[in-house]
Amino acid sequence: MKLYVDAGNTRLKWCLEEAGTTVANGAGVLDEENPFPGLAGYASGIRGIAVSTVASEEKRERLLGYLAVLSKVPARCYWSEPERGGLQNAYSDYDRMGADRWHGMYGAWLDHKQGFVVVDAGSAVTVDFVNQCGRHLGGYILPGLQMMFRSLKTDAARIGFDPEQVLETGPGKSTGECVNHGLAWLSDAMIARIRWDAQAFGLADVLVTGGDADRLIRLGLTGIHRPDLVLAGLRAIADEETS
Ligand SMILES: Nc1ncnc2c1ncn2[C@@H]1O[C@H](COP(=O)(O)OP(=O)(O)OP(=O)(O)O)[C@@H](O)[C@H]1O
Ligand SMILES: CC(C)(CO)[C@@H](O)C(=O)NCCC(=O)O
Ligand SMILES: [K+]
Repeated sequence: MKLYVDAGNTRLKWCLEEAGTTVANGAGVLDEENPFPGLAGYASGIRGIAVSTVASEEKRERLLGYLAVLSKVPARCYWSEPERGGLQNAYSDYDRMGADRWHGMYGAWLDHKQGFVVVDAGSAVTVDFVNQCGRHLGGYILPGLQMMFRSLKTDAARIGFDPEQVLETGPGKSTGECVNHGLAWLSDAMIARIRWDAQAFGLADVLVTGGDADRLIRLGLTGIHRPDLVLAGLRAIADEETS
């Protein structure tokens, strides 16, 4: 079995595969005592470990330390690349791009050769455009929902509210409504821009992933929900490298 890990800034997602079939999968938090609940029982069967991470070096080392205790098999980290299988990175400083973006785009490229937009709504939100030639046209990095709630709470003294995930976008009549509706309104505007840009670039498929994917879809983003997109890209790349 091979273990694939997508470690973001908030949570990590993993899946265990055997001959193209998912044996088990799960999610966890790196700072917790057991970041991989449900995995330990499979440890002795692990024959390879591939990691995609955007967490700090300190967190990456903690992750590798945890995996080293779990299994004797060394973990290999996979990073952003200039090109793979016809997909071309728009960054000239390609190694500055978050591994999750590259792996997400590659996961999408595998079965959307007609071009696509990837929206990854995680701790941060990223939007990336890839055309039918496999050319990454570039993208955007925005603060994620929790990050925006947190910055309003901590950086403004008199904004007191309970963060709520609402779909209402009308003008608020209390601090709570102004903040919660405000962030839904902002996401709504982002969704309209994604639709507009996708059309301008001639891209029909919008693939949505990340912890807040559902929220964006409920707010009206028309797209294909692919919770496993980063893991799918990582899996394909790791398998190509080791076969
Ligand atoms: N069980 C959960 N735990 C934490 N966040 C969650 C959960 N379910 C949904 N979310 C939402 O998911 C977002 C985090 O997304 P995700 O889990 O994709 O993060 P991540 O992969 O760590 O992020 P990134 O890759 O951007 O660092 C948060 O903003 C939060 O609103
Ligand atoms: C933007 C995030 C945080 C999204 O997870 C990640 O992809 C990252 O840390 N990227 C590095 C900067 C870049 O992609 O240009
Ligand atoms: K992510």
